[in-house]
Amino acid sequence: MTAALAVLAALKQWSEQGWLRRLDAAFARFAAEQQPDATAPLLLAAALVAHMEGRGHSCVELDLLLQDSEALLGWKADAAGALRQLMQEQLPPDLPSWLAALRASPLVWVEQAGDDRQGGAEPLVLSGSKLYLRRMWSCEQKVAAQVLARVAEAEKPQQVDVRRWLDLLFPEAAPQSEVEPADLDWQKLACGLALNGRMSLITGGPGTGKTYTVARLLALLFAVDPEPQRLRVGLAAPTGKAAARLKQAIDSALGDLQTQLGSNLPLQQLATQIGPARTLHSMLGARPDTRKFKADAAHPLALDVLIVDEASMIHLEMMSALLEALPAGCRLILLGDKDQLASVEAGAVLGDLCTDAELGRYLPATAAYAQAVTGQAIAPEYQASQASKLAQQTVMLRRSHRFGGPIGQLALAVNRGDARAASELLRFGEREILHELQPPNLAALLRLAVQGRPGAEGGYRRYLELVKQGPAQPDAAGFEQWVGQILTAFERFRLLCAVREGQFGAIVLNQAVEQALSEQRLLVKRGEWYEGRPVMVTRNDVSLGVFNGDIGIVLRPQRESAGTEGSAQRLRAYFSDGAKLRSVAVSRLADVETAFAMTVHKSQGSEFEHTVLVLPTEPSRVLTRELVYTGITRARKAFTLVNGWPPGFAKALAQRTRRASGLLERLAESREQS
Ligand SMILES: Nc1ncnc2c1ncn2[C@@H]1O[C@H](COP(=O)(O)OP(=O)(O)OP(=O)(O)O)[C@@H](O)[C@H]1O
Repeated sequence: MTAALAVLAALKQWSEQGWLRRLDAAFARFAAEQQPDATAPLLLAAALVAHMEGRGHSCVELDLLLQDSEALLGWKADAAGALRQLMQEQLPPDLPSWLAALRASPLVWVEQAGDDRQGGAEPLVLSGSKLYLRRMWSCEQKVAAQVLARVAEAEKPQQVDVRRWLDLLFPEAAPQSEVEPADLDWQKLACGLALNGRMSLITGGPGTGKTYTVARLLALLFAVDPEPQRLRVGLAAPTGKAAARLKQAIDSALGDLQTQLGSNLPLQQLATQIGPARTLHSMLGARPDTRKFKADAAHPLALDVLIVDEASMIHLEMMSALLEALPAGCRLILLGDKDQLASVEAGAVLGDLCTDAELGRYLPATAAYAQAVTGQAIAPEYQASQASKLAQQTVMLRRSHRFGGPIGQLALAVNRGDARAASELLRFGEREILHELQPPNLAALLRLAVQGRPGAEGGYRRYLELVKQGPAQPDAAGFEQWVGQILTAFERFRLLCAVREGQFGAIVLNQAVEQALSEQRLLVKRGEWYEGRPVMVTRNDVSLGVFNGDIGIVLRPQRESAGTEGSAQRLRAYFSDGAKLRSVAVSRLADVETAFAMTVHKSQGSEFEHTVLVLPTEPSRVLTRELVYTGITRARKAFTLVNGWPPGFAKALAQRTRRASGLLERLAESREQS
């Protein structure tokens, strides 16, 4: 058997064993059909690049694959052993031979530095020792080019005016004195810098005031615009829930600001120009069965300012589509927490874009501008003589206004990777707020799901009791109010799992919780669809207006809720759509899962009063610091850890998520000497 055939046979076997997706092996077979003399490195690399894309990586780093395939892929021992053996027996041991084999293939376009040509129909692209699927490469290139173009076009606003407005908007920011410099007000700095360009990034943990800041930025934009009544402002987020939260938070912050600003600015009136917050999918005009959007470079969005929240959830393809659809003159402001898990789909765009955020890396020119418009000096440790233009448009907010307490301390310890401090907080901290379930068995976990725990009572019992009670008033308004209350009550508590499979995975726990709630007679499960079933949409369905991650509750519609026996077909799933409700007949909902237990990934953009983070009973490569941090920061008032495998917590904190991408290198081209 030739080496190429041996690779195809191994890939077939691995996909049957579930180590690879069938799609990954099929992609290698497709390559073999297109190029009958395809070499072994090409076929293996093709399958692995597809596999890694499915795991969130934009490319495969071939040098790392050859150095240590186990570390790169993180496969279990048997899979890793089989790959090692195949590589030893059938593939060249050195990178130059791999690169030569790939370069020689008609299926691979080779990117050359300084050459803008894009190639044609080759499905793979080699850039240095990184191998991409063409689609990913093209998105990465577009994102880098768009970001560089946006940060290059820095505007120089009227500084006197800006200073006056910033002082009005941030009256509490203490003026600095030489003797005792006050802490820098990063929020004020973020507003000042954002005014200075067509793209800016505001990152920070939960409660650090990203929305508070951006509301002030909006006020500032209205205030300094010569025609504020013509400023077109858009709000968006990756999920419906995050979009609704953004709109609510901005409206409430602008309301407070109007009081603060008084007659200086008719903010409330100007704010009516801000449209509803939308999901990125709906704003860009997702179309069924295609990756293309209605809005693109030829049909740009009609906006002057776009604020996008929860930007850590934006994947590479979406970011590329978003940047392409923005008119050159539109200001883009991305808000997000760079330390959270990256998007489910490939890319870690916010993380890559915020690479300098912690250090600041402000050039002297930026520091001088900041001093002029904010009246504050940037401390030398946050300055640099060489830095990217993007860093000049990025601010990390560092003080939490909501999370000063134990949950905030726990999140900080986790972010530092300090497992000992985090465990001590969980074991000996304020028990009402932080708790670790000991011993972590299923029975105790189910009790927690049904009724909560001391200090955080409730669990799923609360919302199910509301479902049972029915609406207080029989009319349409009463029904809507009741559904709204149910949706809000459901958002108070959630089980978040690190993994889907296994004893403590979302699939098993969903069934176990359903069963436990049935035994308590809190729900009556007559089939797949039942009243009170919480569902999460797993796939965008533009025609139904439901999007991946939307959470709804199944209920009997109003005309039938007063005790009429209807068939399950008549049940509808109710979703909140900002202040409004949206409902879909359950018979039309094909891609949904029960949502008593959901993965941490899917919980991004949501917060719950009491969040329970369930870590698996065995080692898993998804256990990372970012995952634990994201899980903890979903908790508003109480947090409980259920750690199924004792070393799992510390191991997770020691493990960082690393996503292969070439975005940073492409952006680094913007480094400039001051
Ligand atoms: N400088 C400030 N002074 C007073 N209150 C503030 C300040 N900054 C933020 N807050 C308050 O702190 C709370 C959290 O702020 P905000 O919601 O803007 O944070 P966030 O970073 O957007 O949080 P999340 O990531 O959870 O969306 C809000 O109640 C806000 O009014």
